[in-house]
Order: sequence, then C-alpha cells, then structure tokens
Amino acid sequence: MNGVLARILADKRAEVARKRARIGLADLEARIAGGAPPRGFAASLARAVERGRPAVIAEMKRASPSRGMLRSDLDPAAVARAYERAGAAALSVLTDAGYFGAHADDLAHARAACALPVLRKDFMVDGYQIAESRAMGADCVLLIVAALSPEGLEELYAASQAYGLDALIEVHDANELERALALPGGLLGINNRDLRTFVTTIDRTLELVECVPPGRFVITESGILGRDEVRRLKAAGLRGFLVGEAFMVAADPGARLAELFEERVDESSG
Ligand SMILES: O=C(O)c1ccccc1NCC(=O)[C@H](O)[C@H](O)COP(=O)(O)O
Repeated sequence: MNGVLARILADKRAEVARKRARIGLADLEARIAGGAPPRGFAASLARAVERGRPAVIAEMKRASPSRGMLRSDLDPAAVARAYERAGAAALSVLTDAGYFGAHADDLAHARAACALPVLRKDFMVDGYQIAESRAMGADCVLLIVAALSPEGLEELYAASQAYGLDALIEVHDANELERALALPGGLLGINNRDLRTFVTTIDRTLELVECVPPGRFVITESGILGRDEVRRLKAAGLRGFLVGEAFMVAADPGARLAELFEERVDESSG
C-alpha cells in the first residue's frame, strides 16, 4: 500500500502504541463498566428508513487530508444539536487529531449534546482502539477493509461485537466488497473516495451497489455535495448516506442537511 492512507496507518500504529503505554486495557475496561450502554447505531438507521426517511449519518470534522481546513471553529455540541433537529439518524465524529484536526473530547461533547448514536470515525488498526472507542462513548466503529489484513478485519469485527458496538465496514472496490460480505454482519459502507488518490465519484456506489446481495444495509459515503447526487443515489435505491464536507463548509450545517435531503414534489417520482 502507498499514498496517504499508508502514512495515516503507520502514524496510527505509533499513536496506539503510545496510548497503550499510558492507559492499559484494564483501565479502559473499568471506564466501560462505569459508562452508559451503546445507543444502537444500526437500529437508528433502520428506524429512519422504516419511517420512509433517508438515514443520514451527519459527520463533523475540522479538516481533512483532501480538502484541508473545513471548519476551524467547529463546536461539536452545537453542531450535534443542529444535526439532530434537522433529522439526522446518527452522527459521525472524526477522532484523528493529526490529519483531521480532532480535539480529544469532540466525540464526548457531541454525544452528550443530543440523543443520536455516534460513529467513531478513525483508522482502526488494533483491538485496543475498539475498547477505547467504547470507553469514549462511541456506538459504532469504522472498519476500513483496505486498512486491514483478512485476519485483522475478522479480529476487529469480532472485538466490536464483543464490546456491543455496531461496525461500519467500508469498501471501495469489488475485492474489498467480497471481503466485507464474508463477515457475518455489519453495516456496509461504500466510500466514493479512493483513500489512496482522493479521486471521489458517486459512480463508485452506483457500480458496487449492484453487487450487494439483498438484505445488507448500504451506506454511501463521501463526495455527496449537492441535491443532484442525493437524487441519483436515491433513484438507485440508496437509503443510507454519510455526509461531511457539504455540512462542514455551510454557514448552518443543520439547515444544509435539511435542504440536501428535503423531498420536493417535482423530484419524488425518481
Ligand atoms: O476525506 C479525506 O480527505 C480522507 C483522506 C484519507 C482517509 C480518509 C478520508 N476521509 C474520510 C471520509 O471518507 C470522509 O470523512 C467521509 O466519508 C465524508 O466524506 P465527505 O462528505 O466527502 O466529507
């Protein structure tokens, strides 16, 4: 593997080693035992769809490697409340400081401000991070197939189940999709962004979704910037959407969410 993803993963392994030396697994387990139970991330998405609504996972991040600074003054609690009011089914909170500008308590502040379940958006390379995610209050973890060996993917998926967390299994091509489908469960994310080159196109979802067996819940991720993308993805049967940049660059992220996903009569026939 080369490119930005490889650099991020190498840095992440070093970061995990430093954290583990500071806070052992036993400490994380003690925090988990004293904390609140998970909120049910997949269940919240399913409820939105049952009500005939798109299941929007609304993301917050200060910056990204592909776009640079997006929202330096991010207030996680205020944005979480705005997303909830606008009808989001769940939150996604970037927790990587080095590449995405996260602050240590962003996830905790966002979750405490609303009733929505939260995806910890980070680069999972070690089972330690699954326990850490649960200890910090996450309800779901992201497992990027491109970032993990076959054994690593199975191990981290099993760890997410053991800690009572939902898992969003992210793929970008047909091989990765095959690996994701071999797992016994999990939400399936199709990332429209190639994490090695940053090329982003919703055509990636439109192609890959054809190969997904019925019954797997699919979330289309990245590069959903306007109503035209939402309309095309909905027309292809997509019900799960993960959106970050379009909201982060808007003056009012909640208003942008409502505007992007509002049903208009002239578009409802497909
Ligand atoms: O967004 C990046 O530049 C990026 C680079 C390397 C690894 C991951 C990256 N982003 C994570 C994501 O996939 C997005 O945060 C997420 O899907 C939302 O995408 P968008 O709506 O385009 O902000």
